[in-house]
Amino acid sequence: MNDRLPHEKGFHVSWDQIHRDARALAWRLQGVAPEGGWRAVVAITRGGMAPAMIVARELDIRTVDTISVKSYDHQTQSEPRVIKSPDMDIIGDGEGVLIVDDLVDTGKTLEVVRAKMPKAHVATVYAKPMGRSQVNTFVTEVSQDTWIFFPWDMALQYVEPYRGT
Ligand SMILES: O=P(O)(O)OC[C@H]1O[C@H](OP(=O)(O)OP(=O)(O)O)[C@H](O)[C@@H]1O
Ligand SMILES: O=c1[nH]c(=O)c2nc[nH]c2[nH]1
Ligand SMILES: [Mg+2]
Repeated sequence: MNDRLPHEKGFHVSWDQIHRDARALAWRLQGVAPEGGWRAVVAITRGGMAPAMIVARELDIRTVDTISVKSYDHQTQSEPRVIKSPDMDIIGDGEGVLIVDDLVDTGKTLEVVRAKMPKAHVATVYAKPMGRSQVNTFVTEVSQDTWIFFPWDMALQYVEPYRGT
């Protein structure tokens, strides 16, 4: 890992893996759906968009909106700000609505989002311990000192063999 990072470990997720894990999330969400099913999905941009699309596809939810919260500049966190809200005429207080994000870390992003839609069900693919209480359903927990690398932030590249010549 790059030594400017405060995180001890890296958890590198491929497209295949995020697809699999987002499907596992959809499966869990189906199990806790209200009668008649979830009525809408709100993706937290940008990281929540890919998992939200997969969840919406698996659960056949056609109403999909976004909320944009900016809190990180690379790996430095500042106070989260809502830059774009969903259509509140449709979302209301969040009853029957799924909020989807790729991960929860400190939980600060979700705190802001939940305040806008207090009755929504919050789902993330990955969760770190500090933010776990902000999430209703998630798939995989990683330790707080792990940085999760998503496929949209990575590229295939050459690596040196373990044993040099
Ligand atoms: O629980 P927290 O400590 O608030 O952090 C979690 C949030 O941070 C990342 O988004 P980011 O703000 O980096 O924006 P992005 O999704 O556009 O990459 C991630 O996708 C979550 O939304
Ligand atoms: O790509 C990311 N990986 C992480 O582990 C993380 N935590 C907050 N924001 C994050 N973004
Ligand atoms: Mg995000």
